[in-house]
Order: sequence, then structure tokens, then C-alpha cells
Amino acid sequence: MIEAVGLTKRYGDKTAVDDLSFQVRPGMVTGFLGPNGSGKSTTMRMVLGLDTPTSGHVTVNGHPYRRLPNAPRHVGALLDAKAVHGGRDAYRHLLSIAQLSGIPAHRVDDVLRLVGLSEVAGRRTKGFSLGMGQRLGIAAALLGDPQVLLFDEPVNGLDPEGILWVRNLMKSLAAEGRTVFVSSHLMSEMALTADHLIVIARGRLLADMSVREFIAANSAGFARVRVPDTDPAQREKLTSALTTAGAQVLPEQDGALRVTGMPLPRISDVAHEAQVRLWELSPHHASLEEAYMRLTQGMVDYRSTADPQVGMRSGPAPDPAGGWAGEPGWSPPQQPVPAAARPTLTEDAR
Ligand SMILES: Nc1ncnc2c1ncn2[C@@H]1O[C@H](COP(=O)(O)OP(=O)(O)OP(=O)(O)O)[C@@H](O)[C@H]1O
Repeated sequence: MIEAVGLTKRYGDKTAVDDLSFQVRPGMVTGFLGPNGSGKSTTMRMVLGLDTPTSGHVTVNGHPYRRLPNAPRHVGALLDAKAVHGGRDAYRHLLSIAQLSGIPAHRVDDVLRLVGLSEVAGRRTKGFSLGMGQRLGIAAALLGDPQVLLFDEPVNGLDPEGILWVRNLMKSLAAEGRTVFVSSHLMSEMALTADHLIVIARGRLLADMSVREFIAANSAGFARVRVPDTDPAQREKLTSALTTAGAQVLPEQDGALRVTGMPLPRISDVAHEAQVRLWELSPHHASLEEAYMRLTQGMVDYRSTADPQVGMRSGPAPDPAGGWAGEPGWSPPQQPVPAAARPTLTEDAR
């Protein structure tokens, strides 16, 4: 268990982490989300005793990291996979960590096997690809067979097979009763991996709840409605009838309509009364990515010039009723969505 109470870190005028309190419990994967520069890495560094809080405190299994007896046997972390002595081979890199931490040497072979690097154990790490470096970093985190694990962006640079492997690894570590705290920018991946979410922005806590509760609380469901493509006038007619009846209607790029503020049976009735035939009337379940974008809108410090959120912001305000996104039986998308490349960053004019 990781517990932060009033955790605060200031660098001069900059408050990187601001009065943060949360618990990361064992037996589940807890996702740590936040826009760039929101304080995730600073928080993780304070958990690991690499940075000292300005005020507040954070403990691991009841002790500050620096006072944990034999800390590497209790806590493993992947913070920066590039922070490796490139002149050493993978085996020696891990062996030196094991020796410094009093971990038996046979664990090196165990973790190399676990992460799939046994065959390249004798190769210098400076020739490693980004994905191999991530696997080596994960191996180092697992060396002490710790009960508490922190991973900062563990799927960075991994191919789809590697991403699936990390997902299954996180889940199996949690299923063994370990505490797994993982930050990521890949919302689709978090939806598939995490049970619980801690979301921060500008150093402050925005949400601490299950993935399912998070989506229900931060998204509004909508209906997709499609009329026969052969008759554009029908689309106009339906848009007008639905708007008159109190719904909000937005055109989708593929010709369908996005309707909010009206239940599906009522949409069907309005279409029937307007004598418009429907080819599609389907509920849309918001994704974690959409819910996250809504929650953190206006709280990002950096934004790309070609803003990928523009389409989101033109949508209606969040519906406090939650629409049908919160219905029982909701489940996250099963197909991983390709991750958007990180945009070029420009400082937001605030
Ligand atoms: N050593 C430092 N000195 C001064 N400012 C710092 C330092 N470390 C972090 N910061 C600032 O604190 C804020 C939080 O940074 P942090 O790296 O924790 O965010 P993050 O959520 O991990 O970001 P990202 O998702 O981009 O990795 C940023 O504005 C950053 O510039």
C-alpha cells in the first residue's frame, strides 16, 4: 500500500505537486493519469525517496521509503528506462543492481527470462532498442520480487506484442496481491489494464475512483442516428425535429448524427412523427479517453498547435445524469485503439 497525505512539492515558484492525498491499494492495478507536466513523475520520485516533499508525506507499507528496511526487496520501480550504464551488458547491469541491494544473483536469470531478454543478456545495453530498454527496466524493477511496484510509462516504445505482455504482467502482479501503480498516456491501454484510477492535473487530485466510475462520472452518452444516405433532405428534417423536441444534434463526419439530451425511444418517436426512416439508432458508450479529455479540458499546460481535442470541445457539456455511459454492463473497449503520437508541444498561452 502506498499512502500520500497532503503531499506537496515546490520548485521555487512552481508548485509541481499540490496537497495530494491518495492511497494505492494492493491486489489491483492503479493507473496514474494526468496531462504532461501535471506532477506524476515528481509524485513517483517522492514515493521512492528520490525527491523530498516540501510538505506532507508519502509512505510505502507504513514507512517513508528511506526508512524502509531493505527497500529494494519491498519496492521496485521503472522510472526512466534510459538511465542505464550503456557500456555494461544486460546481465551485468542487473547483477550490479542485485549486488548493491543484497538480492541473490540467481534472480538476474529469473527476471531476464521473465522479460524475454535471456538471449541478449550478454549484449551491451547501449545497442538496445527502446522496447528492449523498457523490458530491461521492468526486469530491474522485478529483481527484488517486491510487493509494491511503480511503473512510469512502462509501454513507451513497445510494439503491440510488448504492450500486451506488459498489460498481462501488470494484471498478474496485481492478482498475486501486489500493489501496482502505473502511469501512462495511453488511455485505451489504461482502460484495459487498470482497475482503479488516480487522475491529477497541475499537481492536484482530480479523481480517485474505479475506471468504471470515472467514465460514468465524466462522460455523457449519446446516440448515433443515421437516415438513408440516399436522401439528404431526411437528415435535415430529422435534425430540425429533434432540435425542436429539445435534443442537441451534431453532424458526424460519416454522415450520421450525434444526438444528446434525449433517450433512444424518444428519438425513435420523434423520427416516426416526422416520417423519417432510420437506418441506425445506437447508443454510444464513452471511452476512458473521452472521459479523461472532458475532465482535464482547460487543465493542460501544453497543447499542440493542431489541437486533437478540438472535436471534443465542440460537443455538449457533460451530462451530470451520466446518460447511458454509466449503465450496468458497461465494459471497456476490447480492441486497443492505436495510440496517437505525442503531438509537438508548444507552451499554452495562459
Ligand atoms: N527538478 C525540477 N526543477 C524545477 N521544476 C521541475 C523539476 N521537476 C519537475 N518540475 C516541474 O514540475 C512540473 C511537474 O513535472 P513532472 O515531470 O512531475 O510532470 P509529469 O506529470 O510527470 O509530466 P510528463 O507526463 O510530461 O512526464 C512540471 O511543470 C515540471 O516542469
